[in-house]
Amino acid sequence: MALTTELGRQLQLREVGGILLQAATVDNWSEIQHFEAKPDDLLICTYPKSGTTWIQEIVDMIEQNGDVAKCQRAIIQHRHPFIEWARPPQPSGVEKANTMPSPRTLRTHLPTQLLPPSFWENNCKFLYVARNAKDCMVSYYHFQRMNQVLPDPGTWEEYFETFISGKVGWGSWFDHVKGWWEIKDRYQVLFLFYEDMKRDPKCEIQKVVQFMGKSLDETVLDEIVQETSFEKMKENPMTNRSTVPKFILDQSISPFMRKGTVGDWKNHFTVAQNERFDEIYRQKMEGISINFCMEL
Ligand SMILES: Nc1ncnc2c1ncn2[C@@H]1O[C@H](COP(=O)(O)OS(=O)(=O)O)[C@@H](OP(=O)(O)O)[C@H]1O
Repeated sequence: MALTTELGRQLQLREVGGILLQAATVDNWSEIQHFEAKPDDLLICTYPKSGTTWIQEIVDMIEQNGDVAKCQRAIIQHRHPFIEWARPPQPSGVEKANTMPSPRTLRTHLPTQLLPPSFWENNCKFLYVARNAKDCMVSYYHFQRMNQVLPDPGTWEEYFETFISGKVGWGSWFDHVKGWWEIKDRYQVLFLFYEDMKRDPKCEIQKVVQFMGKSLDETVLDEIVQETSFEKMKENPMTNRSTVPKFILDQSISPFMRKGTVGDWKNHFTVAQNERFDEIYRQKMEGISINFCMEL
């Protein structure tokens, strides 16, 4: 899957182990696989469009004890190195992580089978956020419309097929969520749901605080809930991607902080698409005891 624009090869998605990733990531694959994780690393893991930016801001606010000014030190993409990130001549995610003091918080969209082995060997903490597949698909569709370094998604009908077949960056939603769900009891994994974070942010943030081995005052917790709301993060230039040039993210097509809701799929799926999707979901997630809230 290759496209030609001025950004050239970065628009290509290439396969590693059957998973499509950005070509520059694949070029850098050996460095990524040999990444040396440390036992006190915390890795934020998500399928794309599942609430990565949101959980990053939450984790940073916790790390900074609710000090908003400290969280404004850098744009969110630069605070937690993205392990598979590669866009030469910029430093890669691995290079950035290697120069970071411990304890480090890192992030990835990689499925379990592609994760650098040192994360497992060092028994790192994994913070996984899952979002229901239908809203994920909708969010990813609009993201590919505005993201000029990912393939054009085509029409909604076309994208529906692409997403279901897993021929999108970082692969199939089904395999990704299943993969992380299945290993969660064997490693140090906090498995959260975007929908729970929407319904009761304070409760989910408390889980993260505990998982990180911290304790925070009630007032600090309330501050974190407030500062990490969709409305606040949409206005915050350090989280809303407004500093990313238009030739990469064209927010006039669709904003990065788009709606931040549960159930937007109902505004996109036809009845037939919904029935078909539910059937595919049943087949692919058979035997997996995982329940998503699809509407709030
Ligand atoms: N604070 C907060 N509350 C609720 N929802 C939020 C928040 N921050 C980001 N978002 C929504 O998350 C979607 C983007 O997901 P990611 O950050 O994982 O995107 S990415 O994969 O890192 O590009 C995208 O979802 P959609 O609005 O449905 O497109 C964002 O709007």
